[in-house]
Amino acid sequence: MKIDKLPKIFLDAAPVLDKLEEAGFEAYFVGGSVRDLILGHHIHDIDIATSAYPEEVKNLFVKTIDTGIKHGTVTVLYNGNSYEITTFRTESGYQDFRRPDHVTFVQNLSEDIKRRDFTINALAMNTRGEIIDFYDGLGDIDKQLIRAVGDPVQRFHEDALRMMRAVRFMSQLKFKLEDKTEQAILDNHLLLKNISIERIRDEFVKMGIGSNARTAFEVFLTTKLSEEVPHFAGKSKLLEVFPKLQFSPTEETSLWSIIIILLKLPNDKIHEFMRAWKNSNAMTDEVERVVSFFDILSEKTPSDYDLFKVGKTTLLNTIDVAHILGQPIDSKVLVDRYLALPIKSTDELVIDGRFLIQAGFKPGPQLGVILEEIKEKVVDGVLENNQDEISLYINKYL
Ligand SMILES: Nc1ccn([C@@H]2O[C@H](COP(=O)(O)OP(=O)(O)OP(=O)(O)O)[C@@H](O)[C@H]2O)c(=O)n1
Ligand SMILES: [Mg+2]
Repeated sequence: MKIDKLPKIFLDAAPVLDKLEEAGFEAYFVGGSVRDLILGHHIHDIDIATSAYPEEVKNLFVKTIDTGIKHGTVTVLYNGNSYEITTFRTESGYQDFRRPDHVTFVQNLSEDIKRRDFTINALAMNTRGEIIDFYDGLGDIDKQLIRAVGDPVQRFHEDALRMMRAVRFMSQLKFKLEDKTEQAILDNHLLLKNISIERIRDEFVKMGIGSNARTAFEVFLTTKLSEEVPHFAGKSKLLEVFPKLQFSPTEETSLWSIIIILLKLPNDKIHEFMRAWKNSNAMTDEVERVVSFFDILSEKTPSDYDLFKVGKTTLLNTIDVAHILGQPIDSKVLVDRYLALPIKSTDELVIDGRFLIQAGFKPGPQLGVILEEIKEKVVDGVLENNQDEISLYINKYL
C-alpha cells in the first residue's frame, strides 16, 4: 500500500528521515502515527525508528535531547518540531522498570517490528508513503481488530502494560479484541502487578474516557485486569454497573468520581483511593468536592449557598457525573440558579473584616462567623450586597 499525499506533519518530518538515509542509515515512521494516518485520525506526534545508534543520530543533527539514550531514544529538534528517534531494538525498550539497562539493538526493521505490541501498531512507512506491513496490521485495521504481534503471551511478558493498552485501544478506536489476545490477557493478568501505578493509571484513564469505554471496561473486568489495580480487587460486582451506564465519561474528573461512587467508598476513603492511584493533589481535591456535592444533589435540592460554596467548575463537573449516572436532576435549573446568584465569590462581597472593625467590631474569631453569616444572607438574597444595607443589618450585634 502507498499513501499518495502525505499530511503536512509527515512532510515536515521527511527531511529528518532523508538526512538519516543520506548518511547510510534506514529510517521509518512507526507506531501510532502510521496507524492514525490510515485511520484518518488526528496525528499528535511522530515516532521514527532507525538503524542509526543514538550517538550517530546525535552527530547528524544540531539540536538533540537525550530523552532515553539507554532505550535508544533521542529527541531531535528540527524546524521548530520535535521528533523521537529510536534505534531499532528488541523488547527491553518498552520500559521494563526492573531491567532499565536491558536493551538490545537490532539490525533491521523487521526485528524491531516483531517485538511491537499490536499489529495495528506494527506498521512502518517510508518518506515515499509506502507502508511496510509485516503482520497484516492493515487487514486488522480493516477488521477493526486489536491483535498481538506473534505470540501474545510473549508480548505481554515483555511488557505487561500492553494488556492495559489493549483495552485502552479498544476504547479509543472502538476496535474488538482478537480472541487469542484476550485469552492471553486473562491467563496473564497477574503480570500487571509488576507495572508501576502511574503507567497503569495513564492507560486506565485513556480507556475510561475513550469513545468505547463501556465495552472496553467490560473486557477490563472479564479478563481480571481489574483485580490487579488499586482498590478494585473483589469489587467486580459493583464495577459491572459501568458498562451498563447510559453514557460514559469524557472527562478524567468525571471518570474518577463515577468509579468512587460505584465503589461506594465512604468520603474519608476517597483521599486514600486517589493517592493509591498516584493522582495529583489537584485531581484528588476536585474529585472529593464533586463526590460530596453529588451526595448533596442526591439527597436534596441544594440551597443557593450550597451552589455558591461549590462554585461553577465543581457544579458543572457534578452535573456531568449525575448525568452519566442517570441521576434525575434538572441541570438547566441548577446552572441558571448559579448564574443568578448575587455574588459568585467572596471577593465580590462589598465588605470585609476591616469594614467590620471600622464599624466597631473587636478583631477575633467572632468576626469570621459574622462575615460568613453576612455572606450567606447576601447569597440567599435576604440581604443586599450594599454597604449601607449591611451596616444596618450588623447594628444588631453592636
Ligand atoms: N508497551 C508498548 C508501548 C509502545 N509500543 C510500540 O511503540 C509505539 C509508540 O508507543 P506509544 O506512543 O506509547 O503508543 P501509540 O501506539 O503511538 O499510541 P498513542 O496514539 O497513544 O501515542 C506503539 O505504536 C508500539 O509500536 C509497544 O510495542 N509496546
Ligand atoms: Mg505515540
